[in-house]
Amino acid sequence: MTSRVHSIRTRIKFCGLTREQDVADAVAAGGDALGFVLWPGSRRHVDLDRLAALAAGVPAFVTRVGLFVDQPPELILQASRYLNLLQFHGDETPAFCAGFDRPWIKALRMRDDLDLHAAAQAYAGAQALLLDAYRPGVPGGTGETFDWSRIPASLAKPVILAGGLTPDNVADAVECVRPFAVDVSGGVESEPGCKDPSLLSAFAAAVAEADRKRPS
Ligand SMILES: O=C(O)c1ccccc1N[C@@H]1O[C@H](COP(=O)(O)O)[C@@H](O)[C@H]1O
Repeated sequence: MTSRVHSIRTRIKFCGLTREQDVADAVAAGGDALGFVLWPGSRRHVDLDRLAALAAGVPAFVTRVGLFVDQPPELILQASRYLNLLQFHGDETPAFCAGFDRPWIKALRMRDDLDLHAAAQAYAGAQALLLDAYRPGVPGGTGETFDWSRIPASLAKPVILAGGLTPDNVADAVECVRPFAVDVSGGVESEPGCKDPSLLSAFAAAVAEADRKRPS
């Protein structure tokens, strides 16, 4: 087992962007990665045309991430041309995730019986594991936190912490978990799919402040 990857600063992924202005605001706030939800069940869903338009506004060095939930390979292949990274948020197998000629991350919902070490081994090809709250019947984007102390200090994959993060709780999350990255959707919105520029900036500022305080 390897130690968890640490970095001089905590990366930020802003997820669930649907509007050009939100893309611009998320980049201006300092987002390292922007997420686009291709799953039609989400209130933040974007279709391929919308994805193409939004992706065109993302500058170099900011990662374009596509979020999928147990979707057909054809759709994922079509979307991939606008994406740098695939986020699988359903029950996709490791072999399925690896089938698209793109780097990928696997979202895991923190059910009580989830064995994170076993999952890290099973999804060995993932660039990171994204840990999200578990609510039965809902694949993600619940706006709920989970017990961060369940995340082991040592894991074979970088951790992206998600689930109910906000400008008010993200500093505690960074201090407690020391993840490679944090991921937020609902906590920086005025309504589902509409990001609030002041919340985006407040979130990034809280992460930066937590990074400044943490021991090296
Ligand atoms: O945002 C959604 O609608 C969504 C739908 C299906 C799966 C995942 C979804 N969102 C992702 O869930 C986590 C946590 O979101 P939140 O911050 O608690 O709102 C994050 O990765 C979202 O991108």
